[in-house]
Amino acid sequence: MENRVSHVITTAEQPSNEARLAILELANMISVPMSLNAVVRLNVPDAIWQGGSNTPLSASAILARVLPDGGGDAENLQRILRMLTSYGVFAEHLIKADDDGGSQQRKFSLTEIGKTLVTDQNGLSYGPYILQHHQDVLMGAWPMVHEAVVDPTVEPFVKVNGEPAYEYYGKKPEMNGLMQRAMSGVSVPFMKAILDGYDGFEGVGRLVDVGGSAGDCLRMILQKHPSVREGINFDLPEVVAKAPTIAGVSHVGGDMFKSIPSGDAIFMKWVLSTWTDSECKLIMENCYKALPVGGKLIACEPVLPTKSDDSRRTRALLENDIFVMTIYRAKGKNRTEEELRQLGLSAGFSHFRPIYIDYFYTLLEFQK
Ligand SMILES: C[S@@+](CC[C@H](N)C(=O)[O-])C[C@H]1O[C@@H](n2cnc3c(N)ncnc32)[C@H](O)[C@@H]1O
Repeated sequence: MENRVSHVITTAEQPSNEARLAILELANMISVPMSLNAVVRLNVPDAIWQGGSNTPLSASAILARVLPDGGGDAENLQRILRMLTSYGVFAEHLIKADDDGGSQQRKFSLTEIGKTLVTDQNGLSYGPYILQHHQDVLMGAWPMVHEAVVDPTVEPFVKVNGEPAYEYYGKKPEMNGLMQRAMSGVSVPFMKAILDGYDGFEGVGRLVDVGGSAGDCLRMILQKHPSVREGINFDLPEVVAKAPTIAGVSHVGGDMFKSIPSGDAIFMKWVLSTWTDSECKLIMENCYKALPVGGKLIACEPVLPTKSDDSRRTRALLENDIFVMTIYRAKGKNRTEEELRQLGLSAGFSHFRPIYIDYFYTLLEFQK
């Protein structure tokens, strides 16, 4: 009897209204990314944008554009648009209807956030990144996040799909293609932002991009800095096989854990966070070997703040950290500045300089 009593959980107070609301919001949070995925799948942002007009449209007018052959349920589309309006993706316009019954029509346009999902003249947007994250094989890993705590030797993606994510993508050309489009969509706006504020490519003749995917970063660096005569886009063989031809860039297939082509400097964006500390050390040692004395490894990574808070930046970085843990490596991670500095030191780099230009990625110079 006494034992049973000791297991009864007592709470000192009733949770406040605010706390009950907050936990219900969190419990229903899956509606947000899945609705975002739905509007990208349905091409809603492009349908509203229509060459830049961004004219507010009703859900039925949007539906007529995304399903030109007819059909579909405008009310359900409106429910999705309303919810995403509350997350700042769409702006809602309540417009008095022409009849004199006092009824209002609800119309939607794109906000600054929504515009990131519009396909640009180069076919890029943040849409493929959203689609890439919500493919069935990735989604299957999410109910297993707790397993990364119980057994961190095997990431949830592997538990569900039997092999690591990059190997899995490598066997599915459509997944590799989506991954490349996702990376291009995220990297091109980032590169535009940093190339104006960073001068570290000056004096570099031959630049190697490790894990360069479709080669967008190199293309943009070469355009901005003509003194960089030669770019080597180094990635897995099945990835570079699909990369487009870029003037001044050679695509080289290989494995960064074995060796990395030599260059005056190495660029490496969004690679370290998907690997464990010992794997990062190996990649960075291979970078070190490929550089001359004084040469720089210029990495770009999401860098965690030391203190947790509820800012959009901290949340974006911490949410991405759990994505890495679930999909790529249970012990791959977004790291703090100090953790990255220590990794560089362990691989032999004597100098380290973090440069904060972008909100999400930090530029990290490691000098040999
Ligand atoms: C998160 S993506 C980043 C792509 C690109 N740097 C960007 O930021 O847009 C990581 C890249 O690392 C590549 N990669 C994974 N394993 C690799 C390996 N063993 N050797 C070389 N590249 C690898 C992937 O194919 C992928 O293109």
